[in-house]
Amino acid sequence: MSDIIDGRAMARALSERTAQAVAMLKAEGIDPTLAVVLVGGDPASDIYVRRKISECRKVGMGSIERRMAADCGEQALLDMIDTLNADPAVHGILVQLPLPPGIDAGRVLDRIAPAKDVDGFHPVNVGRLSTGSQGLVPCTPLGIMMLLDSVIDDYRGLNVVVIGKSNIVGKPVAMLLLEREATVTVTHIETRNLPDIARAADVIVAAAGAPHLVRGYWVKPGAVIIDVGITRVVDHDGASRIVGDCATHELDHAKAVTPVPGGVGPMTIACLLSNTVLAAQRSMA
Ligand SMILES: NC(=O)C1=CN([C@@H]2O[C@H](COP(=O)(O)OP(=O)(O)OC[C@H]3O[C@@H](n4cnc5c(N)ncnc54)[C@H](OP(=O)(O)O)[C@@H]3O)[C@@H](O)[C@H]2O)C=CC1
Ligand SMILES: Nc1nc(=O)c2c([nH]1)NC[C@@H]1CN(c3ccc(C(=O)N[C@@H](CCC(=O)O)C(=O)O)cc3)C=[N+]21
Ligand SMILES: [Mg+2]
Repeated sequence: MSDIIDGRAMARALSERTAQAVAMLKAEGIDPTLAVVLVGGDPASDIYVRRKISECRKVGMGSIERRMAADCGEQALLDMIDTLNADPAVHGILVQLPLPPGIDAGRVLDRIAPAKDVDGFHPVNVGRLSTGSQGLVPCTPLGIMMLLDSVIDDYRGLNVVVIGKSNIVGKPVAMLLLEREATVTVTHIETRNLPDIARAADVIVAAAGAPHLVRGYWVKPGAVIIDVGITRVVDHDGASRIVGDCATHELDHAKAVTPVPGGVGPMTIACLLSNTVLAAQRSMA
């Protein structure tokens, strides 16, 4: 049997450290606060935003929720970001993605002050990540590295295959792995012979959003598998649940796997809180 990496327990441990850091900041008169902006009424986004706000409360962190209509227009959203950028009581800003059609996500993310960009999506932070220095790092990749660190001490020379090349998961996690001197292959929809490429991997990070894409025969015995994918499916009995990108029941020969739910997802939110504390700490300096 492969080990199941417990993302919920690791997220809880990280959030306990965050709660201590929040308490220390408060003692110094700083009330670390995250602003979450949701545009439109997408039900999945609504659930995520509510979860983020409730996790802020649990660690004693302040939160501000700003909801805007899907048809609010790009300028109104940019104005809202300017206001949050200028507000000294706000330390982190997150604009929930995806944005409704008609709003240019690139322009919106460019507007967030890099020092408050706790998602790490602003070009300044993307640049800092790719040169290996001191920016804010995207939450999901940061969480993935912590999960991997629980089973791997030395990444040097390991073959890592990242499935998916998005700006929010695939590309930034590849950068973090390169920084540790892994040999990183980033794959996508046009990649040829993906099963063969995957079979050479010591570590697979599956972030395609394709349920059960990674099959048992894709995985070398002893490989470590991080399942980032989240796809909501409805069972024959009408119940809704989420599934990952890996056929986990075929992965008994792996060394360790992350579950869905309870793997990368909880770590993403815990890292969002820790990034907000980091932004608040840096705002003092
Ligand atoms: N647990 C968490 O905290 C988070 C989970 N997610 C989940 O992770 C998944 C990926 O998210 P995100 O990166 O935003 O998604 P995107 O849709 O932006 O990117 C998906 C990537 O996977 C590639 N891809 C899609 N299908 C296949 C396939 N069959 N074979 C090979 N490559 C494929 C795409 O290729 P191409 O570029 O060529 O189209 C693309 O590069 C989603 O399920 C999302 O819900 C996302 C963020 C956080
Ligand atoms: N600006 C922005 N930043 C993001 O980080 C961002 C975003 N937009 N848009 C959507 C994606 C997705 N994402 C998740 C966060 C937590 C879980 C999570 O907590 N998952 C739990 C529960 C899932 C469930 O039960 O629905 C789990 O996997 O166990 C999942 C997915 C952040 N994203
Ligand atoms: Mg894409």
